[in-house]
Amino acid sequence: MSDELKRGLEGVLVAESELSHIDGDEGRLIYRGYEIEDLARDATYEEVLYLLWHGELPERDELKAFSTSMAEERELDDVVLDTVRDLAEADENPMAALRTVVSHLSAFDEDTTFDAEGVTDREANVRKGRRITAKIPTALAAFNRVRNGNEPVSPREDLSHAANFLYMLNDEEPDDVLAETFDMALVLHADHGLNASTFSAMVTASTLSDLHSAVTSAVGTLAGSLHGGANQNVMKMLKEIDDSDLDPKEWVDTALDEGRRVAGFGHRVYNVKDPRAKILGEKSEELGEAAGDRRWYEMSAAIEEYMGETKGLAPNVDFYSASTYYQMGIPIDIYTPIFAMSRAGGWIAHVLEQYEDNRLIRPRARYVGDEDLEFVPLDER
Ligand SMILES: CC(=O)SCCNC(=O)CCNC(=O)[C@H](O)C(C)(C)COP(=O)(O)OP(=O)(O)OC[C@H]1O[C@@H](n2cnc3c(N)ncnc32)[C@H](O)[C@@H]1OP(=O)(O)O
Ligand SMILES: O=C([O-])CC(=O)C(=O)O
Repeated sequence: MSDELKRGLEGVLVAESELSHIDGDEGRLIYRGYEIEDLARDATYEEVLYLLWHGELPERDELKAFSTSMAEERELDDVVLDTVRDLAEADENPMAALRTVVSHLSAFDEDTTFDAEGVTDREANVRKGRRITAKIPTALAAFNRVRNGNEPVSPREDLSHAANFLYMLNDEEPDDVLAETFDMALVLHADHGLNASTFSAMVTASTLSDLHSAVTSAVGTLAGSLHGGANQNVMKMLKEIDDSDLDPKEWVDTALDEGRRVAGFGHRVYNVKDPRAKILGEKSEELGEAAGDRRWYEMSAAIEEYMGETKGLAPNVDFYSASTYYQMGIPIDIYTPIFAMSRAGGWIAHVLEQYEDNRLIRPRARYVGDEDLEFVPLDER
Protein backbone atom coordinates (compact mmCIF):
# COMPACT_ATOMS: atom_id res chain seq x y z
CA MET A 1 0.00 0.00 0.00
CA SER A 2 1.57 3.30 -1.09
CA ASP A 3 1.59 6.22 1.33
CA GLU A 4 2.15 8.80 -1.41
CA LEU A 5 -0.44 11.54 -1.00
CA LYS A 6 -2.13 12.76 -4.20
CA ARG A 7 -4.26 15.73 -3.16
CA GLY A 8 -7.35 16.00 -5.29
CA LEU A 9 -6.40 12.61 -6.81
CA GLU A 10 -4.36 14.56 -9.37
CA GLY A 11 -3.06 12.28 -12.10
CA VAL A 12 -4.23 9.10 -10.32
CA LEU A 13 -5.52 6.36 -12.63
CA VAL A 14 -8.58 4.74 -11.08
CA ALA A 15 -10.34 3.11 -14.03
CA GLU A 16 -10.09 2.04 -17.65
CA SER A 17 -12.57 3.69 -19.98
CA GLU A 18 -13.37 3.52 -23.69
CA LEU A 19 -15.49 6.66 -23.59
CA SER A 20 -13.35 9.77 -23.90
CA HIS A 21 -9.71 10.76 -23.82
CA ILE A 22 -8.00 14.09 -23.20
CA ASP A 23 -4.47 14.91 -24.30
CA GLY A 24 -3.77 17.83 -21.99
CA ASP A 25 -0.53 18.89 -23.69
CA GLU A 26 -1.86 18.78 -27.23
CA GLY A 27 -5.28 20.22 -26.34
CA ARG A 28 -7.03 17.25 -27.86
CA LEU A 29 -10.32 15.57 -26.90
CA ILE A 30 -11.81 12.41 -28.39
CA TYR A 31 -15.07 10.54 -27.76
CA ARG A 32 -14.61 6.82 -28.52
CA GLY A 33 -11.86 7.61 -31.01
CA TYR A 34 -13.53 10.53 -32.81
CA GLU A 35 -12.02 14.02 -32.63
CA ILE A 36 -14.21 16.58 -30.87
CA GLU A 37 -13.80 19.01 -33.80
CA ASP A 38 -15.31 16.46 -36.22
CA LEU A 39 -18.17 15.62 -33.88
CA ALA A 40 -18.91 19.29 -33.16
CA ARG A 41 -19.01 20.07 -36.87
CA ASP A 42 -20.92 17.06 -38.18
CA ALA A 43 -22.63 15.05 -35.42
CA THR A 44 -25.83 15.80 -33.54
CA TYR A 45 -26.18 15.38 -29.79
CA GLU A 46 -28.39 12.32 -30.37
CA GLU A 47 -25.64 10.73 -32.50
CA VAL A 48 -23.09 11.41 -29.77
CA LEU A 49 -25.36 9.90 -27.13
CA TYR A 50 -25.75 6.79 -29.27
CA LEU A 51 -21.99 6.64 -29.73
CA LEU A 52 -21.34 6.95 -25.99
CA TRP A 53 -24.03 4.51 -24.86
CA HIS A 54 -23.83 1.93 -27.65
CA GLY A 55 -20.17 2.04 -28.61
CA GLU A 56 -20.35 3.08 -32.26
CA LEU A 57 -21.86 5.70 -34.51
CA PRO A 58 -25.41 4.80 -35.54
CA GLU A 59 -26.58 4.02 -39.07
CA ARG A 60 -29.37 6.30 -40.29
CA ASP A 61 -32.23 3.94 -39.27
CA GLU A 62 -30.61 3.25 -35.90
CA LEU A 63 -30.33 6.97 -35.23
CA LYS A 64 -33.95 7.52 -36.23
CA ALA A 65 -35.20 4.78 -33.90
CA PHE A 66 -32.97 6.04 -31.07
CA SER A 67 -34.00 9.69 -31.49
CA THR A 68 -37.68 8.74 -31.63
CA SER A 69 -37.42 6.60 -28.52
CA MET A 70 -35.82 9.56 -26.68
CA ALA A 71 -38.34 12.10 -27.96
CA GLU A 72 -41.21 9.87 -26.78
CA GLU A 73 -39.88 10.13 -23.22
CA ARG A 74 -39.88 13.94 -23.01
CA GLU A 75 -43.18 14.42 -21.15
CA LEU A 76 -43.01 14.72 -17.37
CA ASP A 77 -45.37 12.89 -15.06
CA ASP A 78 -47.90 15.39 -13.60
CA VAL A 79 -46.52 14.91 -10.10
CA VAL A 80 -43.00 15.76 -11.28
CA LEU A 81 -44.32 18.80 -13.13
CA ASP A 82 -46.03 19.92 -9.91
CA THR A 83 -42.71 19.57 -8.10
CA VAL A 84 -41.05 21.69 -10.80
CA ARG A 85 -43.74 24.34 -10.29
CA ASP A 86 -43.25 24.26 -6.50
CA LEU A 87 -39.49 24.64 -6.86
CA ALA A 88 -39.85 27.51 -9.32
CA GLU A 89 -42.39 29.27 -7.13
CA ALA A 90 -40.06 28.87 -4.14
CA ASP A 91 -37.34 30.52 -6.28
CA GLU A 92 -35.05 27.53 -5.78
CA ASN A 93 -31.56 27.71 -7.29
CA PRO A 94 -31.81 26.09 -10.76
CA MET A 95 -29.10 23.46 -10.11
CA ALA A 96 -30.66 22.58 -6.78
CA ALA A 97 -34.03 22.29 -8.50
CA LEU A 98 -32.54 20.02 -11.15
CA ARG A 99 -30.91 17.85 -8.50
CA THR A 100 -34.29 17.42 -6.76
CA VAL A 101 -36.11 16.69 -10.02
CA VAL A 102 -33.62 14.04 -11.20
CA SER A 103 -34.01 12.27 -7.89
CA HIS A 104 -37.81 12.57 -8.07
CA LEU A 105 -37.90 11.02 -11.57
CA SER A 106 -37.03 7.61 -10.14
CA ALA A 107 -40.42 7.40 -8.42
CA PHE A 108 -42.15 7.33 -11.83
CA ASP A 109 -39.66 5.20 -13.76
CA GLU A 110 -41.03 1.72 -14.42
CA ASP A 111 -37.50 0.28 -14.33
CA THR A 112 -36.66 1.62 -10.89
CA THR A 113 -35.32 -1.05 -8.60
CA PHE A 114 -32.90 -1.08 -5.71
CA ASP A 115 -31.93 -4.73 -5.66
CA ALA A 116 -28.29 -5.34 -6.48
CA GLU A 117 -28.94 -7.33 -9.67
CA GLY A 118 -31.60 -4.96 -10.92
CA VAL A 119 -29.48 -1.82 -10.56
CA THR A 120 -26.79 -3.15 -12.90
CA ASP A 121 -29.15 -4.44 -15.62
CA ARG A 122 -27.73 -2.78 -18.73
CA GLU A 123 -30.91 -2.76 -20.83
CA ALA A 124 -32.94 -1.29 -17.97
CA ASN A 125 -30.25 1.32 -17.36
CA VAL A 126 -30.22 2.36 -21.01
CA ARG A 127 -34.00 2.84 -20.79
CA LYS A 128 -33.66 4.79 -17.53
CA GLY A 129 -30.81 6.82 -19.00
CA ARG A 130 -32.93 7.67 -22.04
CA ARG A 131 -35.76 8.86 -19.80
CA ILE A 132 -33.51 10.93 -17.54
CA THR A 133 -31.78 12.56 -20.52
CA ALA A 134 -35.08 13.21 -22.31
CA LYS A 135 -36.83 14.69 -19.27
CA ILE A 136 -34.14 17.02 -17.91
CA PRO A 137 -34.72 19.63 -20.68
CA THR A 138 -38.49 19.53 -20.13
CA ALA A 139 -38.07 20.08 -16.40
CA LEU A 140 -35.52 22.84 -16.86
CA ALA A 141 -37.53 24.74 -19.46
CA ALA A 142 -40.71 24.42 -17.35
CA PHE A 143 -38.83 25.62 -14.25
CA ASN A 144 -37.61 28.70 -16.07
CA ARG A 145 -41.02 29.50 -17.50
CA VAL A 146 -42.91 29.10 -14.22
CA ARG A 147 -40.49 31.28 -12.25
CA ASN A 148 -41.06 33.98 -14.88
CA GLY A 149 -44.83 33.73 -14.49
CA ASN A 150 -45.39 31.68 -17.68
CA GLU A 151 -47.03 28.31 -18.25
CA PRO A 152 -44.73 25.40 -19.22
CA VAL A 153 -44.62 24.53 -22.92
CA SER A 154 -45.21 20.85 -23.70
CA PRO A 155 -42.38 19.09 -25.53
CA ARG A 156 -42.67 18.29 -29.23
CA GLU A 157 -41.56 14.95 -30.62
CA ASP A 158 -40.81 16.29 -34.10
CA LEU A 159 -37.92 18.50 -32.97
CA SER A 160 -34.35 17.51 -32.11
CA HIS A 161 -33.21 17.38 -28.48
CA ALA A 162 -31.56 20.80 -28.89
CA ALA A 163 -34.32 22.52 -30.87
CA ASN A 164 -37.04 21.15 -28.61
CA PHE A 165 -35.36 22.57 -25.51
CA LEU A 166 -35.13 26.06 -27.03
CA TYR A 167 -38.73 25.73 -28.20
CA MET A 168 -39.93 24.82 -24.68
CA LEU A 169 -37.80 27.58 -23.12
CA ASN A 170 -39.02 30.38 -25.37
CA ASP A 171 -42.38 29.08 -26.64
CA GLU A 172 -40.97 29.68 -30.10
CA GLU A 173 -39.25 27.36 -32.54
CA PRO A 174 -35.58 28.35 -32.81
CA ASP A 175 -34.12 29.28 -36.18
CA ASP A 176 -31.48 26.99 -37.69
CA VAL A 177 -28.53 29.02 -36.38
CA LEU A 178 -29.77 28.86 -32.79
CA ALA A 179 -30.72 25.19 -32.97
CA GLU A 180 -27.41 24.19 -34.57
CA THR A 181 -25.33 26.28 -32.18
CA PHE A 182 -27.10 24.81 -29.19
CA ASP A 183 -26.80 21.28 -30.54
CA MET A 184 -23.07 21.83 -31.02
CA ALA A 185 -22.75 23.08 -27.43
CA LEU A 186 -24.48 19.90 -26.23
CA VAL A 187 -22.05 17.79 -28.27
CA LEU A 188 -19.07 19.63 -26.78
CA HIS A 189 -20.22 19.14 -23.17
CA ALA A 190 -21.33 15.50 -23.43
CA ASP A 191 -18.29 13.81 -21.92
CA HIS A 192 -14.88 14.60 -20.49
CA GLY A 193 -13.08 11.70 -18.88
CA LEU A 194 -13.18 11.44 -15.10
CA ASN A 195 -14.11 15.04 -14.35
CA ALA A 196 -15.42 15.56 -10.81
CA SER A 197 -19.13 15.12 -11.54
CA THR A 198 -18.58 11.98 -13.61
CA PHE A 199 -16.35 10.57 -10.91
CA SER A 200 -19.03 11.36 -8.37
CA ALA A 201 -21.57 9.39 -10.45
CA MET A 202 -19.10 6.51 -10.65
CA VAL A 203 -18.46 6.49 -6.89
CA THR A 204 -22.21 6.33 -6.25
CA ALA A 205 -22.68 3.55 -8.83
CA SER A 206 -19.71 1.63 -7.45
CA THR A 207 -21.63 0.97 -4.22
CA LEU A 208 -24.28 -0.71 -6.41
CA SER A 209 -26.60 2.20 -5.88
CA ASP A 210 -28.95 3.00 -8.78
CA LEU A 211 -28.62 5.21 -11.87
CA HIS A 212 -30.93 7.98 -10.59
CA SER A 213 -28.81 8.24 -7.42
CA ALA A 214 -25.62 8.38 -9.50
CA VAL A 215 -26.96 11.16 -11.75
CA THR A 216 -28.32 13.05 -8.73
CA SER A 217 -24.86 12.92 -7.12
CA ALA A 218 -23.33 14.16 -10.35
CA VAL A 219 -25.71 17.13 -10.67
CA GLY A 220 -24.76 18.19 -7.15
CA THR A 221 -21.07 17.93 -8.00
CA LEU A 222 -21.30 19.81 -11.29
CA ALA A 223 -22.93 22.78 -9.54
CA GLY A 224 -19.78 24.03 -7.80
CA SER A 225 -17.90 27.08 -9.07
CA LEU A 226 -14.66 25.13 -9.64
CA HIS A 227 -16.53 22.86 -12.09
CA GLY A 228 -19.69 23.50 -14.16
CA GLY A 229 -20.76 26.46 -12.06
CA ALA A 230 -17.91 28.49 -13.56
CA ASN A 231 -19.83 29.20 -16.79
CA GLN A 232 -22.31 31.49 -15.09
CA ASN A 233 -19.56 33.20 -13.12
CA VAL A 234 -17.82 33.98 -16.42
CA MET A 235 -20.90 35.80 -17.67
CA LYS A 236 -21.31 37.65 -14.38
CA MET A 237 -17.70 38.81 -14.75
CA LEU A 238 -18.24 39.98 -18.35
CA LYS A 239 -21.33 41.91 -17.33
CA GLU A 240 -19.57 43.41 -14.33
CA ILE A 241 -16.76 44.61 -16.61
CA ASP A 242 -19.27 45.96 -19.10
CA ASP A 243 -21.10 47.87 -16.37
CA SER A 244 -17.89 49.30 -14.88
CA ASP A 245 -15.32 51.83 -16.03
CA LEU A 246 -12.62 49.16 -15.88
CA ASP A 247 -11.10 47.59 -18.95
CA PRO A 248 -10.80 43.78 -18.84
CA LYS A 249 -7.12 43.91 -17.83
CA GLU A 250 -7.84 46.19 -14.88
CA TRP A 251 -10.69 43.95 -13.77
CA VAL A 252 -8.45 40.86 -13.96
CA ASP A 253 -5.64 42.64 -12.07
CA THR A 254 -8.05 43.57 -9.29
CA ALA A 255 -9.41 40.04 -9.06
CA LEU A 256 -5.94 38.50 -8.96
CA ASP A 257 -4.67 41.10 -6.45
CA GLU A 258 -7.58 40.16 -4.21
CA GLY A 259 -6.57 36.50 -4.52
CA ARG A 260 -9.66 35.59 -6.52
CA ARG A 261 -9.70 33.10 -9.38
CA VAL A 262 -10.81 34.18 -12.80
CA ALA A 263 -13.70 31.93 -13.79
CA GLY A 264 -13.24 29.98 -17.02
CA PHE A 265 -9.43 29.69 -16.74
CA GLY A 266 -7.22 26.81 -15.71
CA HIS A 267 -7.87 23.11 -15.84
CA ARG A 268 -6.75 20.01 -14.01
CA VAL A 269 -5.84 18.17 -17.24
CA TYR A 270 -5.28 20.74 -20.01
CA ASN A 271 -1.97 22.57 -19.99
CA VAL A 272 -3.01 24.43 -23.13
CA LYS A 273 -6.27 25.87 -24.46
CA ASP A 274 -9.23 23.52 -24.11
CA PRO A 275 -10.25 22.50 -27.68
CA ARG A 276 -13.90 23.09 -26.77
CA ALA A 277 -13.06 26.70 -25.84
CA LYS A 278 -11.56 27.16 -29.30
CA ILE A 279 -14.76 26.00 -30.98
CA LEU A 280 -17.04 27.97 -28.67
CA GLY A 281 -14.86 31.07 -29.03
CA GLU A 282 -15.39 30.97 -32.79
CA LYS A 283 -19.14 30.58 -32.23
CA SER A 284 -19.21 33.47 -29.81
CA GLU A 285 -17.45 35.65 -32.36
CA GLU A 286 -19.82 34.59 -35.16
CA LEU A 287 -22.88 35.37 -33.02
CA GLY A 288 -21.48 38.79 -32.11
CA GLU A 289 -20.70 39.51 -35.75
CA ALA A 290 -24.21 38.51 -36.83
CA ALA A 291 -25.78 40.70 -34.13
CA GLY A 292 -23.48 43.65 -34.93
CA ASP A 293 -22.26 43.64 -31.32
CA ARG A 294 -18.77 42.17 -30.89
CA ARG A 295 -18.51 43.42 -27.29
CA TRP A 296 -18.83 40.08 -25.47
CA TYR A 297 -16.45 38.25 -27.74
CA GLU A 298 -13.88 41.05 -27.72
CA MET A 299 -13.98 41.40 -23.96
CA SER A 300 -13.50 37.64 -23.64
CA ALA A 301 -10.64 37.61 -26.12
CA ALA A 302 -8.91 40.45 -24.23
CA ILE A 303 -9.20 38.52 -20.95
CA GLU A 304 -7.88 35.39 -22.64
CA GLU A 305 -4.83 37.24 -23.95
CA TYR A 306 -4.12 38.89 -20.60
CA MET A 307 -4.56 35.71 -18.53
CA GLY A 308 -2.15 33.96 -20.89
CA GLU A 309 0.45 36.73 -20.53
CA THR A 310 0.19 37.22 -16.78
CA LYS A 311 -0.73 33.80 -15.38
CA GLY A 312 0.08 31.43 -18.23
CA LEU A 313 -3.49 30.12 -17.96
CA ALA A 314 -5.72 29.26 -20.92
CA PRO A 315 -9.51 29.21 -21.13
CA ASN A 316 -11.54 26.10 -20.42
CA VAL A 317 -14.93 25.11 -21.88
CA ASP A 318 -16.82 27.35 -19.44
CA PHE A 319 -15.15 30.52 -20.68
CA TYR A 320 -16.62 30.86 -24.16
CA SER A 321 -19.83 28.93 -23.53
CA ALA A 322 -20.83 31.92 -21.38
CA SER A 323 -20.81 34.58 -24.11
CA THR A 324 -22.19 32.06 -26.61
CA TYR A 325 -25.25 31.30 -24.44
CA TYR A 326 -25.67 34.97 -23.53
CA GLN A 327 -25.86 35.96 -27.17
CA MET A 328 -28.44 33.21 -27.68
CA GLY A 329 -30.64 34.89 -25.08
CA ILE A 330 -30.33 32.11 -22.51
CA PRO A 331 -30.75 33.21 -18.84
CA ILE A 332 -27.39 33.21 -17.04
CA ASP A 333 -28.37 31.04 -14.09
CA ILE A 334 -29.39 28.13 -16.30
CA TYR A 335 -25.99 27.82 -18.04
CA THR A 336 -24.90 25.19 -15.50
CA PRO A 337 -28.17 23.21 -15.73
CA ILE A 338 -27.68 23.26 -19.51
CA PHE A 339 -24.23 21.79 -18.96
CA ALA A 340 -25.91 19.08 -16.85
CA MET A 341 -28.48 18.50 -19.58
CA SER A 342 -25.68 17.55 -21.94
CA ARG A 343 -23.33 15.85 -19.47
CA ALA A 344 -26.15 13.55 -18.31
CA GLY A 345 -25.26 11.53 -21.43
CA GLY A 346 -21.65 11.16 -20.29
CA TRP A 347 -22.56 10.42 -16.67
CA ILE A 348 -24.89 7.65 -17.78
CA ALA A 349 -22.28 6.19 -20.16
CA HIS A 350 -19.69 6.09 -17.36
CA VAL A 351 -22.15 4.50 -14.95
CA LEU A 352 -22.96 1.81 -17.54
CA GLU A 353 -19.21 1.22 -17.90
CA GLN A 354 -18.74 1.14 -14.13
CA TYR A 355 -21.47 -1.48 -13.66
CA GLU A 356 -19.88 -3.66 -16.40
CA ASP A 357 -16.74 -4.17 -14.34
CA ASN A 358 -17.59 -2.83 -10.91
CA ARG A 359 -15.29 -2.47 -7.98
CA LEU A 360 -16.15 -0.31 -4.96
CA ILE A 361 -14.34 3.05 -5.21
CA ARG A 362 -12.87 3.79 -1.84
CA PRO A 363 -9.58 5.68 -1.43
CA ARG A 364 -7.88 6.47 1.88
CA ALA A 365 -6.90 9.58 3.80
CA ARG A 366 -3.66 9.89 5.72
CA TYR A 367 -4.71 10.28 9.34
CA VAL A 368 -3.14 13.40 10.85
CA GLY A 369 -5.40 13.69 13.91
CA ASP A 370 -4.71 12.90 17.55
CA GLU A 371 -4.10 9.42 18.92
CA ASP A 372 -4.16 7.82 22.36
CA LEU A 373 -6.31 10.49 24.00
CA GLU A 374 -7.85 9.49 27.29
CA PHE A 375 -11.65 9.48 27.08
CA VAL A 376 -13.30 11.64 29.75
CA PRO A 377 -17.00 10.93 30.35
CA LEU A 378 -19.38 13.83 29.65
CA ASP A 379 -20.11 14.62 33.31
CA GLU A 380 -16.41 14.94 34.08
CA ARG A 381 -15.41 17.21 31.15
C1 LIG B 1 -16.02 22.21 -16.88
C2 LIG B 1 -14.97 22.49 -15.91
O1 LIG B 1 -15.07 22.02 -14.82
S1 LIG B 1 -13.63 23.37 -16.40
C3 LIG B 1 -13.07 24.20 -14.93
C4 LIG B 1 -14.06 25.25 -14.51
N1 LIG B 1 -13.61 25.99 -13.33
C5 LIG B 1 -13.11 27.24 -13.42
O2 LIG B 1 -13.02 27.83 -14.47
C6 LIG B 1 -12.78 27.89 -12.09
C7 LIG B 1 -11.41 28.56 -12.17
N2 LIG B 1 -10.37 27.58 -12.29
C8 LIG B 1 -9.85 26.93 -11.20
O3 LIG B 1 -10.23 27.20 -10.05
C9 LIG B 1 -8.79 25.86 -11.42
O4 LIG B 1 -8.05 26.15 -12.57
C10 LIG B 1 -9.36 24.44 -11.52
C11 LIG B 1 -10.20 24.14 -10.28
C12 LIG B 1 -10.24 24.30 -12.74
C13 LIG B 1 -8.22 23.43 -11.62
O5 LIG B 1 -7.60 23.44 -10.42
P1 LIG B 1 -6.29 22.60 -10.04
O6 LIG B 1 -5.91 21.65 -11.07
O7 LIG B 1 -6.55 22.06 -8.70
O8 LIG B 1 -5.21 23.71 -10.02
P2 LIG B 1 -4.82 24.56 -8.75
O9 LIG B 1 -6.04 25.00 -8.02
O10 LIG B 1 -3.82 23.76 -7.96
O11 LIG B 1 -4.14 25.80 -9.44
C14 LIG B 1 -2.79 25.86 -9.82
C15 LIG B 1 -2.32 27.31 -9.74
O12 LIG B 1 -2.98 28.08 -10.74
C16 LIG B 1 -3.76 29.11 -10.16
N3 LIG B 1 -5.02 29.16 -10.86
C17 LIG B 1 -5.67 28.12 -11.39
N4 LIG B 1 -6.79 28.54 -11.98
C18 LIG B 1 -6.84 29.87 -11.79
C19 LIG B 1 -7.76 30.85 -12.17
N5 LIG B 1 -8.86 30.54 -12.84
N6 LIG B 1 -7.51 32.13 -11.82
C20 LIG B 1 -6.40 32.45 -11.14
N7 LIG B 1 -5.49 31.55 -10.77
C21 LIG B 1 -5.70 30.28 -11.07
C22 LIG B 1 -3.94 28.70 -8.72
O13 LIG B 1 -4.15 29.80 -7.86
C23 LIG B 1 -2.65 27.98 -8.43
O14 LIG B 1 -1.65 28.93 -8.21
P3 LIG B 1 -0.59 28.72 -7.02
O15 LIG B 1 0.10 27.44 -7.34
O16 LIG B 1 0.25 29.95 -7.11
O17 LIG B 1 -1.42 28.63 -5.78
O1 LIG C 1 -12.52 17.54 -16.97
C1 LIG C 1 -12.66 18.33 -16.02
O2 LIG C 1 -12.04 18.25 -14.95
C2 LIG C 1 -13.60 19.45 -16.13
C3 LIG C 1 -14.14 19.64 -17.51
O3 LIG C 1 -13.55 20.26 -18.35
C4 LIG C 1 -15.40 18.98 -17.86
O4 LIG C 1 -15.98 18.29 -17.01
O5 LIG C 1 -15.86 19.14 -18.99
